[in-house]
Amino acid sequence: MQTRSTPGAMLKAMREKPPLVQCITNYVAMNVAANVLLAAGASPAMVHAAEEAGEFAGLASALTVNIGTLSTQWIDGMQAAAKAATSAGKPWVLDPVAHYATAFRRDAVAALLALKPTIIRGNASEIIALAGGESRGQGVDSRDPVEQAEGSARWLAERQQAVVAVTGAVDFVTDGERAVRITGGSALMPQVTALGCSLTCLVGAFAATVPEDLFGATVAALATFAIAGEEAALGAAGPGSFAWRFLDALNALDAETLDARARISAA
Ligand SMILES: Nc1ncnc2c1ncn2[C@@H]1O[C@H](COP(=O)(O)OP(=O)(O)O)[C@@H](O)[C@H]1O
Ligand SMILES: Cc1ncsc1CCOP(=O)(O)O
Ligand SMILES: [Mg+2]
Repeated sequence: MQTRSTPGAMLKAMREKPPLVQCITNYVAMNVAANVLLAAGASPAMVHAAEEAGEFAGLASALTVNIGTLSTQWIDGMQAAAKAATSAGKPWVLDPVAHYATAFRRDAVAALLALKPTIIRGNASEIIALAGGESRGQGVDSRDPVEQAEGSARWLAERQQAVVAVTGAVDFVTDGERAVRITGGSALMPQVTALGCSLTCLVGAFAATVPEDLFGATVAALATFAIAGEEAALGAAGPGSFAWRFLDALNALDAETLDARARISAA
């Protein structure tokens, strides 16, 4: 992996100076994602109102924008925050939840892409459709394997000049030149709602910590989820106990364990 620092070193740096991350996320994910960021060692703030989202982006070290439960007022807030983050040179992450489902979502995502997200994180169905491909997605859950989204992700990364992360059983990250696959996690993860949305917020937290290495930051966030997910699955009886075990595992994960266990390979 060609990054300046290891995932563990980035996790340690994040905990030493918890970054303020503005998360514009959906109603389903707000509480889950805030707890995920706190457990990992970052400081979340769910601030989306059009009246203040742009101003708040000036205070935060990174922004994440998720269209999961969209409404017109929220779009204004998303755009104001994205413009403020871009003009301040701060990283911002787009999560295009089910953007293929309706014209309202498609238009919102097109406008957000024009505001140049520095990182895009989605599941395979979302990334395939974002690149104009034939996706089998309908709702918020993926119906396509990550392998089939790799070409779409490379194309999108080049076109948007952004880091693109596709998540699923094996994650894939590319900046258009470099590409890696990350293995780990658990089949219970897609059984718990909003873990993908929470991961998007965690990508924002790592990006805030190492804004000079957005590729490495994205890989580190995904590797953190992969190892915490594996650990949580060990004692989980199902999605319910997995959810709380995942928060505990995330909180207990240390830099050395992350670096020793992360499985990241060039793609
Ligand atoms: N079958 C699986 N096995 C292991 N990890 C998975 C699996 N499916 C999803 N994950 C993990 O779950 C997290 C959320 O990804 P995903 O389910 O793709 O997002 P979304 O919720 O946006 O669809 C990621 O960390 C991903 O690696
Ligand atoms: C169920 C649902 N409906 C609208 S947003 C949302 C949450 C989606 O979360 P994730 O993409 O992390 O599975
Ligand atoms: Mg999602």
